[in-house]
Amino acid sequence: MDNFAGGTAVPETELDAAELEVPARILPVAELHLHIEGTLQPELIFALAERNGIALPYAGLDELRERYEFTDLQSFLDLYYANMAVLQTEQDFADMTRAYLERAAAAGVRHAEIMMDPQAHLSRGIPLSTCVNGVASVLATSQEEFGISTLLIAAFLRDLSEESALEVLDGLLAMNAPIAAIGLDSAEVGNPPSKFERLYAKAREAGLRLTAHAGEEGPASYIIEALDILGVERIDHGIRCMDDPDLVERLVDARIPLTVCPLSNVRLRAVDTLADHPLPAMLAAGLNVSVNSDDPAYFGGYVDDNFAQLGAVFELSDFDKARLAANSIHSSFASEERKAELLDELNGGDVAHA
Ligand SMILES: Nc1ncnc2[nH]cnc12
Ligand SMILES: [Zn+2]
Repeated sequence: MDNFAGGTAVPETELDAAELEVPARILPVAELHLHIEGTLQPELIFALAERNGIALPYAGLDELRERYEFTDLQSFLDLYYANMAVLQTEQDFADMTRAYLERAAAAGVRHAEIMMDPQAHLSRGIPLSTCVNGVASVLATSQEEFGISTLLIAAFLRDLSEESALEVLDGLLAMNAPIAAIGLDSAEVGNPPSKFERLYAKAREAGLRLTAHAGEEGPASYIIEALDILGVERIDHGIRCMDDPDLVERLVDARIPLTVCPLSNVRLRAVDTLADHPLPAMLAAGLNVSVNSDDPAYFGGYVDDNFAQLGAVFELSDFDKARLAANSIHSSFASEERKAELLDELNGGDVAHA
């Protein structure tokens, strides 16, 4: 498969193949939709459980892996929240973050905007300072250590109350937590963006950037609410916009970024198979889409795996791949200077430019 293999010549003979094989080029990308708790690999879950003396309800790795069959978003969230029990200390949060960055660097990620779910830890008795400082301690040196610039997004659980979210945002602001943005995640249907109008107003006043999950399982109208009521700059997922042609036109005209997560959508049954995924149609419509991994430890892959599987099913051109990479960089909350560096790196290679 020629995923990311922009410079690979088509060989005419077996001899040529050996001589002409050009190593596949991994495109530099920004990962904009990534839940750090969704990067907890089964091996790390067991290692942290042992370190913290926590008894897991699985006899071993295989039994845990057998649970990674999801019927919808909620069936995944149940396991995702349960497995967080192993995260107890700053060191645990730091180890999880370090493992993600190491793997992401190999996937071509050069900038990552990392969501974390503080309420999912507070509800287990883990203080804000433990989860925030543990993750942030690794992000502080991510560029030097891994070549990945990073920023942190505090995501709020939409199945909890707005009061709870406001209280946690207050706590984050009071401790001067190094967050650049807020997001909205967890069980979507029945928890529309409009429920969080005051939260987003407060975050905007505090100078934070704004994003929200919308249109993953929920209807296109949730995307409209996120734009009009919350004032978000970016939509996480957003695939259900394809049900509403007027909304598609609006998103195209305004260049609203949609952080799409193809393997996640397949594993959570938002689409039947990867071949049914709307990404090619979204690209063809002119939408500002990027490819992201969401919860890579649970959904069978990191950003490079998402691109590889898309490439296996859809024959994305080098131009499409470069466009997806450029969209991710343009849509990030990175400084203009960092975006320019990343675009230079992208354009320096031999894949067609966006
Ligand atoms: N795909 C997803 N949708 C909503 N909330 C999430 N939390 C972690 N992954 C999520
Ligand atoms: Zn997500």
